[in-house]
Amino acid sequence: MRIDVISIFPDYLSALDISLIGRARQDGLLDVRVHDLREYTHDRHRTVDDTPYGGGAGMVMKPEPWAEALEAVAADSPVERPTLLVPTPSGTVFSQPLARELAEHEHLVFACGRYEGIDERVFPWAAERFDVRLVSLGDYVLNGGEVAVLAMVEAVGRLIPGVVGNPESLVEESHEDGLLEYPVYTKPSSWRGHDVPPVLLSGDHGKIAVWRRAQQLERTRQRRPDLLAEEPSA
Ligand SMILES: OB(O)c1ccc2cc[nH]c2c1
Repeated sequence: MRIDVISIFPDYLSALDISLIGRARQDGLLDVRVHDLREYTHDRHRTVDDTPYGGGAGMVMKPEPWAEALEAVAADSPVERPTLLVPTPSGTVFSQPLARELAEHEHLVFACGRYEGIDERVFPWAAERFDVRLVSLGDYVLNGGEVAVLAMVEAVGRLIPGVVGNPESLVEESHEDGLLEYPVYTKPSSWRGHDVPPVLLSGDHGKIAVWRRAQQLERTRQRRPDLLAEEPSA
């Protein structure tokens, strides 16, 4: 998979050089390219923003630099229509099913907005060449798209075969089957007056599986009843 990220703070994305994603890049499983939006400006001050039409606080990101940056990325894309993901508080909520879908795509492009956002005209213009998705991490507001991109790249990248050492560890995770994950424990079996649930020490894998599923349902009922509105997958 190829991933391009466009930002006015490219150093924010340096976290993609380390750990799981960094190793996947070194192993050739991921081709991640980070671009400085200011490289696509032509004035002395490398201007990427201007005042909003209609008034209001803050600044809006100018369309021209975005168009030039996206054209440059599209020009050497391995696919006809790359997927353009734009983090925004006004987007559809990112989810594990969306991460699984995006992990199948060959070329993802992430546009990191700042200020009050990107000029709205960029999105219909980009839709001529990209599959444009406006995506939110949740009902809260960050100062820009970079943190959201780090989260999405990690959520998608770890699903690519070979990125996570043991693919088994991807199976029983929160949201993989529509439920929250069960609690986990390790040695010692008794710690500061807190004991590991005896069933986990029983060696009875059938009972352990039943207990774990019950824990998933209980946790989901308590913490995320909204997830139970949908039928959990088998
Ligand atoms: O909360 B967010 O995901 C987000 C994304 C992009 C911009 C641009 C300016 N504020 C933003 C917030």
